[in-house]
Amino acid sequence: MTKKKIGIIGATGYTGSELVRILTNHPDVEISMITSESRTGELFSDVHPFLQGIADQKLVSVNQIDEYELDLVFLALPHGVSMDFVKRFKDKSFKIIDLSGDFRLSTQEVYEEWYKIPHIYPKGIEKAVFGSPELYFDEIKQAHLIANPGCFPTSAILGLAPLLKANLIETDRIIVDSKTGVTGAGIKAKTVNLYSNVNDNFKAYGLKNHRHTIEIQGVLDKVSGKNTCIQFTPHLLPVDRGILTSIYVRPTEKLDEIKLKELYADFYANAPFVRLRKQEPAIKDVRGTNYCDLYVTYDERTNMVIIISVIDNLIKGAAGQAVQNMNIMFGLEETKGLNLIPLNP
Ligand SMILES: NC(=O)C1=CN([C@@H]2O[C@H](COP(=O)(O)OP(=O)(O)OC[C@H]3O[C@@H](n4cnc5c(N)ncnc54)[C@H](OP(=O)(O)O)[C@@H]3O)[C@@H](O)[C@H]2O)C=CC1
Ligand SMILES: CC(=O)N[C@@H](CCC(=O)OP(=O)(O)O)C(=O)O
Repeated sequence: MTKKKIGIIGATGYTGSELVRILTNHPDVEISMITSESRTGELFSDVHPFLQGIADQKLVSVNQIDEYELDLVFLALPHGVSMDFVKRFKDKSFKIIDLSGDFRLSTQEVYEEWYKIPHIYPKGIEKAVFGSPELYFDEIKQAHLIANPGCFPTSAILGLAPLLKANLIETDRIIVDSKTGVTGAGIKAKTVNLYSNVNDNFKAYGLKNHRHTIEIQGVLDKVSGKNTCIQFTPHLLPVDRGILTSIYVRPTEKLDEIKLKELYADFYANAPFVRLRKQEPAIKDVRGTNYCDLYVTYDERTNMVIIISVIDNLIKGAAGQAVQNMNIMFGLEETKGLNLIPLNP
């Protein structure tokens, strides 16, 4: 089989470097082009020295894209920037997986309300498929443009989908409490992410208005066929990678713990990257992998279901899920190149 030719746009960032790290070991693809506007002409491993001798490709400008024959391009760019490129590439034959939030929401209006910037390519919103393989495998298979899910939404949606699909919980008050590592904020320097602000510290942010609230809600509305109302609060942990999301929901009737666990087992029977855990998972249990580990339990005393969901924000929350989507789009085994074992401790 000829290897598929891949382009990575914006590879000096965290998700770009994770894509290169994962795809370098993928048996059915070759990385043909890696772009950087700020470091054009340098080697990829000059920017990411830990990949010296492993990924020494020369970085080119995205303006050179027509010199390459590509089957698929990953956009590892900030939101607001990605949409320019999706528009620019609209007539190209290659498939696109966009890691930003630019095409994840339902309409231009919803995007502009939550992202507070104009959307210059609303046609892309109509065309894009939300790249959650556990929910939209068949649509992803046919897609030309994938909106790769956000990191917090991945952890929350996978935690809640089985209960909402089965119509077993109240939808008007769903509490999603997430904690993330600092790489979630990207590589660009920001004061809030200085060592002295993060180390030995723990803080909430984005209360009431974090843009992932509407992404989670939009997908769960579709899954449940109802209007859900999500109370989402992220927190910044003094760790480099990992997300732990605690979810609290009220069932519409008393639940049986065994049946609850069976519901999740049935829902994820064909999902190779969702592991249903017998005990509460920790972020290191999935570190460096594409797993989403879930623990679900029912508290009879409070009549609440508690779900703990953990992912590596850079992998299942970004680059790994993007590669999973790529595999599905190419008709490859979903797990190709993603047989990663957790790095714990
Ligand atoms: N980090 C995470 O955990 C997750 C990130 N995402 C999303 O994936 C996308 C990439 O994220 P991440 O890799 O963390 O981002 P980074 O900030 O680490 O990297 C983004 C890269 O985009 C390039 N770039 C191009 N144009 C611009 C511009 N105008 N301003 C700034 N950078 C630009 C830069 O590369 P160069 O200068 O070399 O061209 C930069 O290195 C984002 O949309 C992010 O929201 C999604 C899920 C999780
Ligand atoms: C720590 C931190 O700042 N995390 C980021 C995670 C966002 C992200 O990466 O997702 P998108 O692709 O939707 O931008 C945040 O809360 O904005």
